[in-house]
Amino acid sequence: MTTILETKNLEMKFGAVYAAKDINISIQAGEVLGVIGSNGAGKTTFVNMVTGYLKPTSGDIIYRGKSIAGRPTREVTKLGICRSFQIPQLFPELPVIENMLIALTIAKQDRPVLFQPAIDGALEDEAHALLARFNIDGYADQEIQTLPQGVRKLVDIAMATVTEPDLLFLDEPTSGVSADEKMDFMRVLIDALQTTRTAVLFIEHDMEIVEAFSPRCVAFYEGTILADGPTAEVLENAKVREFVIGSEYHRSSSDSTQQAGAT
Ligand SMILES: Nc1ncnc2c1ncn2[C@@H]1O[C@H](COP(=O)(O)OP(=O)(O)OP(=O)(O)O)[C@@H](O)[C@H]1O
Repeated sequence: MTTILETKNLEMKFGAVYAAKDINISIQAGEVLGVIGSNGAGKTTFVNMVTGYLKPTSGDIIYRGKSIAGRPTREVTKLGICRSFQIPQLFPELPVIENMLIALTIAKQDRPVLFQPAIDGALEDEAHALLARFNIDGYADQEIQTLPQGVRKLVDIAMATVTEPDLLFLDEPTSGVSADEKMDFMRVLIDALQTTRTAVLFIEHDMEIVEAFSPRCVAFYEGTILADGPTAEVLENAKVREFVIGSEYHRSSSDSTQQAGAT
């Protein structure tokens, strides 16, 4: 296994409040990692520090052997770390393909300049190939504002991968996606990222999604890490059950074991 990112005693203080304290996390190439924690636990602060939106008050962030703590987002993105937000960052009145072309055009410029419509056939092929990877090329000519939320989110995440990142942070990818669509949405998303061996860390409040898609899970509580390990173990951890997910939550795999035992 290759460690691509490692944080060392990472800390973020706002006045007297520790939003993050003693955060030591390592991420392996191609890994899928779920992050859980109640509101205000420090999850977004952690992602903001690694992606250059916040400068840590102390500690270090090592990416592929080099410190990136406090580097600006643009630089961090160029190095191979990207993110997408809870609310898709798209041009709603433009078709999907034009959104992708904008993202690809910007990614290929050293210095971003005002967008000029791309008429480059190779770039269009690249945009279609990316959409196909996320199973959404059929929507290429539709305006973003006409799409179901799950498809919009896939477009947004596909756009976040135009620079071919090694590591992608997703903030609540399934929020706003209907309960019926969530599992299929995540399957498409994770499969697409695995084809390029992109490591993904996703923040998620839906424990069934965490259980189904992330072999490893990190639980945050009050700015610190409460547990980090195989998801099944973390979701059974007494402190995680008390402070993060609630004792009434039953893992679906443990439910099926119980049901199997009862029959
Ligand atoms: N810019 C800021 N200024 C002051 N305090 C902040 C700032 N950003 C975050 N905090 C505080 O830091 C703590 C951690 O917040 P953070 O947003 O990282 O939590 P979170 O786990 O992402 O929560 P949520 O699930 O609600 O997004 C909270 O107490 C929050 O109020």
